[in-house]
Amino acid sequence: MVHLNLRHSTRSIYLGLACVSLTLHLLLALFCLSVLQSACVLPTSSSSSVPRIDPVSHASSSSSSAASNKQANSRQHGDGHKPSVESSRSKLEELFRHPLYNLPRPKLQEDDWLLRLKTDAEAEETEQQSASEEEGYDKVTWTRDEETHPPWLRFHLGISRWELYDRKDLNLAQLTHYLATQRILGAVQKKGGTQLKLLVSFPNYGQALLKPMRQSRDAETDVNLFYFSDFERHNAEIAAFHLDRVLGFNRIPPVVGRLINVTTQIREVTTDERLSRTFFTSPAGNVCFYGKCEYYCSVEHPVCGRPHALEVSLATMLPDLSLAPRRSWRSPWRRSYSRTKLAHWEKDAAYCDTVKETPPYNRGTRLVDLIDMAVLDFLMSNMDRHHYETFEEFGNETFLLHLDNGRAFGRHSQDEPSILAPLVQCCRIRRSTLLRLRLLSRPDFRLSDVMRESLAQDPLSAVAPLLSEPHLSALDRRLATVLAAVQSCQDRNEDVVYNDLDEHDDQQLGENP
Ligand SMILES: Nc1ncnc2c1ncn2[C@@H]1O[C@H](COP(=O)(O)OP(=O)(O)OP(=O)(O)O)[C@@H](O)[C@H]1O
Ligand SMILES: [Mn+2]
Repeated sequence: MVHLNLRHSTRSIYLGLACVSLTLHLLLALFCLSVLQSACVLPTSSSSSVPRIDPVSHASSSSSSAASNKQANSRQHGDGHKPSVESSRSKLEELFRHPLYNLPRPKLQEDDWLLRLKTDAEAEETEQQSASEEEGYDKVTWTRDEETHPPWLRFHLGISRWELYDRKDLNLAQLTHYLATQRILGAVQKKGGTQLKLLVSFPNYGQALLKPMRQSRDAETDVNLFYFSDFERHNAEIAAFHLDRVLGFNRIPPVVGRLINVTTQIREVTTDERLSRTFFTSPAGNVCFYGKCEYYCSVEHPVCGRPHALEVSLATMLPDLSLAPRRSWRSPWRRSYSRTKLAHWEKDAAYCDTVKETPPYNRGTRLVDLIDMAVLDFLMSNMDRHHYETFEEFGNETFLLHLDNGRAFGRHSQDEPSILAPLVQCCRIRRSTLLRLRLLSRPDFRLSDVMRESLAQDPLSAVAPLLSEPHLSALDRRLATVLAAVQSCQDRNEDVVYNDLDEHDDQQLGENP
């Protein structure tokens, strides 16, 4: 009996051991699988210097961008939850596939391009003049063949009367990659404007406007600071470019983030004496500088590396003013820039009636263009749009450049209704804009989700998300406000929607009539 019992218990021990070993093997297999998977995926995202602003139509790259987007989604939602199948699908790619983002473009005539290539005869003439080589710069071997052009030149040659770039142009990804990785040959202070910014140069003659990180990503602008005293933010410049693209405007020059070395990539390469003189080592041992400008260029407001590493935004430079002059327009809804005075539009509810009759707002699309800009600015809470620019070449029939967005995304806990004044006072909006805004308010294309995904393509998102979650949710909240403002206009007025899409019916655009 004892013997039998003993045999019985030995068998149970064996059985137990077998179970334990099976479980351990299963766990080991699961662990191996997850390690293998991350080993396959991680390098894609950690090659962080490669920005992926892949146009969705590019079949070969879209799969890799989908992979990185998925990863970005799970990384940024990194609060312990596993992303659901739903949220791991690329909403951004779906958005850009939507008919509203693929409207047939008017056929461009020769005078709808900002620049044109010289004829062979003209080119020969200048070739002799530009034969001299500058130190550090590549030898110029560009011909009329597009293949030979550097990305920044292709960007310049792609500027048209109606937009700064074509979102589907494969050159965009190359351009941002170029800005994020090319050797920095020189850096000088850029004149114009009030805060410190640098003009950096690359070996094949490309240039970018650099704005440095000055405060932590999550810092909210002090409520007691006037908007005109606010610091500029490098991540605002980056996020504004993404937001403008997500809205389908394409009116901001491509901006990319980059982690640079203040010492080797600014201090050692600058030929700018005035800038050079402002470098110092802080008590914490970080390399800092402050430059010379009207605001915040003092030893009390230094830009500092850690000890050398500094986050910056790099905006593609527009063609030189000598090639493509621009006109600067004072915004009719400009703020007073005084601590006590109100601007005209703040005191007169019928202000828009006057603007509507004043050239150039009395013709064409200028007024609805301005309202597009107000929508963009309200979403990112940019109060600093005192001026806007257009290319002189195109006269009044052209898009508005949305330059200088450094003061956007300052506060997420508060909205600024006055930025929407042009929309609220004029009760007018482009139909294509309205339909896109409605699309972005739907859960399957939610603005905060597509923005999170779009920003994850920027190299600096590897350091930290470019917009914190509160800033992303503020976008959804503000979008609802814009749509409510349009609705309230429609309740009171007939002629709210400016139909820029008349040949398309609602169904084609995925709209429920
Ligand atoms: N990508 C660009 N390419 C070429 N020129 C640019 C670009 N971005 C800005 N600029 C020019 O540089 C000027 C100064 O830039 P920006 O407005 O960003 O600086 P700022 O210090 O913020 O100016 P402000 O204090 O007037 O707001 C602009 O008025 C514009 O004409
Ligand atoms: Mn500014």
